[in-house]
Amino acid sequence: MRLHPRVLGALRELGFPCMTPVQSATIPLFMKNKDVAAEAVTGSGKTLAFVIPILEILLRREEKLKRSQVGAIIITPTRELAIQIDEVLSHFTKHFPQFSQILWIGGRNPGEDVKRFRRQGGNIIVATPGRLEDMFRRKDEGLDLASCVRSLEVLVLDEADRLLDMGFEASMRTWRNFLMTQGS
Ligand SMILES: Nc1ncnc2c1ncn2[C@@H]1O[C@H](COP(=O)(O)OP(=O)(O)OP(=O)(O)O)[C@@H](O)[C@H]1O
Repeated sequence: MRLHPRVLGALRELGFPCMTPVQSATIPLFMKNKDVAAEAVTGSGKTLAFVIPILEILLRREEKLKRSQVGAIIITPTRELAIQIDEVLSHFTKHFPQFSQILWIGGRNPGEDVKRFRRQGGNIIVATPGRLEDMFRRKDEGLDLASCVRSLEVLVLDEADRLLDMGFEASMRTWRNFLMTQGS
């Protein structure tokens, strides 16, 4: 599979010469814009299985994303997981300054999250589900997230079973339907 040279460079920095099984099973499908559902044990490398395709898919877009256009959202059930994913993603996005990335998690001031998005944008959002929903209701504060996600290409539901257990089934259905109407 041909990956962008800077993605390969970031992988080399990590010292990963080959893919783990979950990565080699899912990344090629992801890159063909297929819907992918993966189940694999902890520590099997699921994070890179979606981080790499997100970057590759966004890099292949014909039209460059503007600062406020959201190209990918990763939803994960806990703040700790969101922070970990954000760190892994940063390792790659530091090689792609054209992409802005933002972390939205509970326990922080939502007003600050809105300001940060307005200031620096968020082409790739890593979020916990409650905070993401909250951000959709902040139009009065100058964040029209429903418009920003019209450019969405990739939606990742990390640990989808836990998101369901947490009661986000209706939201997950809404996000999925939204993507289907976008044709992504
Ligand atoms: N191709 C690879 N080669 C070697 N190590 C890798 C590779 N991909 C990921 N890793 C490393 O394996 C470890 C586990 O990866 P990761 O956290 O993505 O697993 P996971 O399946 O998402 O785990 P969890 O279920 O805990 O979220 C990390 O330290 C990661 O850096």
